[in-house]
Amino acid sequence: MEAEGLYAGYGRIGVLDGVSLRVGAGECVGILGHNGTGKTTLLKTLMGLLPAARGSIRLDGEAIERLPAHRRARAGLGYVPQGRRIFPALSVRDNLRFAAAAAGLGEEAAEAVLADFPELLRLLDRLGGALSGGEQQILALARALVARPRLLLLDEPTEGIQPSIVQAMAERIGGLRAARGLSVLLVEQNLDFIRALSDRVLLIHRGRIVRELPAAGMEDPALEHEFIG
Ligand SMILES: Nc1ncnc2c1ncn2[C@@H]1O[C@H](COP(=O)(O)OP(=O)(O)OP(=O)(O)O)[C@@H](O)[C@H]1O
Repeated sequence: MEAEGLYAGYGRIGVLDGVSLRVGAGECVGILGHNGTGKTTLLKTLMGLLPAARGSIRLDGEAIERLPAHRRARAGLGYVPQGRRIFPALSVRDNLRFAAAAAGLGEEAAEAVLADFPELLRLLDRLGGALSGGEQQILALARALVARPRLLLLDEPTEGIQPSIVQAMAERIGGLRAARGLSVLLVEQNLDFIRALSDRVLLIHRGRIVRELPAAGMEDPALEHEFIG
């Protein structure tokens, strides 16, 4: 995916101030930045949940910036929103079925994704709202993968999950990435998590990408102070 000169915001409030970035096939690119600096706005704009006032977005060379979100999903973009947004009053099974139907796929797509998420099998009849934070995150990941995206946009997947399973979550996403040849654009505040998964990291400040670091450059303790929280 290639985005060039994206501007977006809410009403007259500008948030993205000319963001350009590229995620290569199979690559994981991390995005770090303070609260309120535009990370969620960037993912929403890429997904088509917020219109870009200016700029272009290409997926495999195809211009997608004018497509509505469901068409971008069909073109190969998957999205796990901040806070996960699963349906609390629907069972795990129905959350997955809903995702399949929304993608224009049959129930077999919801069944198929379970091969990669065996821990959901025993939870299929449980309501989404009754799951732990970690289980909800797994469900949100599974739901996003029902439509077999090629690029996954992940917004703070470690938020609200127990520290003890953060490492397991990183391994999980890494494993899915390798097994499915997935590309990932990852917004995170957890440095260890972003380090474990990302090939390189973009630093965003006031709606602009201000620096790019190779994952190895993330050891700098000043980063934490400068770009997180
Ligand atoms: N629906 C909205 N209406 C108006 N302003 C908004 C809306 N959503 C976000 N903003 C503002 O846009 C700016 C960027 O928000 P955004 O959610 O993209 O930040 P973020 O970097 O993802 O932060 P966080 O880590 O807190 O989620 C903030 O100043 C925020 O207050």
